[in-house]
Parts: sequence; C-alpha cells; structure tokens
Amino acid sequence: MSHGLFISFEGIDGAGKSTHVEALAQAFRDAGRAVVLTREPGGTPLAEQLRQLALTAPMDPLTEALLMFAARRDHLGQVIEPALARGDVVLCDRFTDATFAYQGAGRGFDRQVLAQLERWVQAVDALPGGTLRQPHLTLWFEVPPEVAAQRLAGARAPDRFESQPLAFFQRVAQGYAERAEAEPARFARLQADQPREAVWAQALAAVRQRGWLP
Ligand SMILES: Nc1ncnc2c1ncn2[C@@H]1O[C@H](COP(=O)(O)OP(=O)(O)O)[C@@H](O)[C@H]1O
Ligand SMILES: Cc1cn([C@H]2C[C@H](O)[C@@H](COP(=O)(O)OP(=O)(O)O)O2)c(=O)[nH]c1=O
Repeated sequence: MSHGLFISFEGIDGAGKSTHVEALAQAFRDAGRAVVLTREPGGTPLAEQLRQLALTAPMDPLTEALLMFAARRDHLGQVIEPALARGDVVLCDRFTDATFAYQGAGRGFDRQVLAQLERWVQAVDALPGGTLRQPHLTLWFEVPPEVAAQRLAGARAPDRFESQPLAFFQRVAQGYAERAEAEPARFARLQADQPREAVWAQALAAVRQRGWLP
C-alpha cells in the first residue's frame, strides 16, 4: 500500500489555488492513487457549519481563531487522518498556514496562542510523540495582492475576508512568507501571477520533483 500524502494549497484570496486542485487530483488518479479532495475551513458537516459562521458572522479575533481550529480538529479526525491511514492522497484547499497568515498576520492575533492551538489540534495518535500533523507539501500560490484583487473583482460576491482592504492582504502575504521561511522544505513557492498553464506547470513540477507523480 502507498503511504498517505497530504498536500495543502495556500495563498491569498484570488491567487488561483482552487483553479488547480481538481487537475492535481486527476493527475494522481491517473497514476492509480485514491484522492480525497477537501478544504478548510470545512470538509465535514460540522466544519462546514463552522465555515459558514466564520465567513459571515462578525466576531472577535480569538473567536475566529478558535472556530478555524475547531473546524480543523473535526476535519483531521473525521477525514484527513482516516484518508492518510488508508494511503490516500489528501488535497486540501488551505490548512493551518492560512490561520497564521489571516488570523495572525492579517488580524494581528497573537502567534504564540495560534502556535499553542496548533500543538493541541494537530497532535494525533498516529504520529510519534510530539510530532504534529502537517502537510507533506504546501503549494504556495504567490501573487501580488493587486493582481489577486483584480482577478476577484466581479468573479464572486466577497465574504468577510475577501472584502478586506488591500493592506490586509499585504499582511496576509507577509504571513505566508514567514511560514515559508520557517519551513522551506515543506513549501513550494509558485509564481502565480502567470497564465494558468504556467502556474499548473510549476505545481506539477513541485509534485514530480518529490517523486510522487511520474
Ligand atoms: N493564472 C491565472 N490568471 C488569471 N486568472 C486566473 C488565474 N488563475 C485563476 N484565475 C481566475 O482568478 C479567480 C480566482 O481564482 P481561484 O482559483 O478561485 O482563486 P483562490 O482559490 O486562490 O481564491 C477565478 O476567477 C479564476 O478563474
Ligand atoms: C483555513 C482558513 C481560511 N481562512 C479564510 C481565508 C479565505 O478568505 C476564507 C475561505 O477560504 P477559501 O476556501 O479560499 O475561500 P473561497 O472558497 O471563497 O475561495 O477563509 C482563514 O481566515 N483562516 C483559516 O485558517
């Protein structure tokens, strides 16, 4: 049986992540792998309800951070861990880097509190003592906030995050940069301000480079 693979997709809103999730799923299926496509916040009935609240209801930053991690805990236990135990490929549109980028850098919420929540939520029995569940690879779609805003203009009705000013997304982008700097081996930095085909080629190359696709 293959080992489970956990790949997350990250970047500011409008970076173009969701555009490539299904194509990568198909590439893995073509290679004979079972794939679980999922997203955060969300991925389970409970976590989807928490998503709905987080994206629409006004709340203070601690409540927002707790909702993200509550949704994540349910998602890990119900979907991600069972899939990895089966040897599936889990493709997840956003994970904990988004909490550090949006709640931490974007909202200015205390990163040490986020790090403590990360330690509680991502400690899972299947892993050796002290190791946290993290993606094996994070595809980071990096795009200037101005470009992302242009892509989103008119594309869909903005939620609580997407309606934030440009300065918010500049901070979020910086938050991603800090996470990537702290864990360079986990992150593949993609230049996402290029045409879709060029972005896809970079994403595929990052996965192939690790020997996970032919
Ligand atoms: N490389 C690209 N160049 C131009 N537009 C793009 C590109 N990738 C995605 N888009 C468009 O930008 C918008 C946001 O893309 P999406 O994949 O939903 O972003 P995200 O999931 O990162 O928020 C969509 O309308 C999508 O069609
Ligand atoms: C996972 C996560 C998402 N978010 C935000 C980022 C996004 O603006 C929003 C939803 O993410 P996303 O699924 O990318 O939105 P869409 O379906 O509109 O492309 O939630 C956080 O603020 N913290 C988190 O931990």
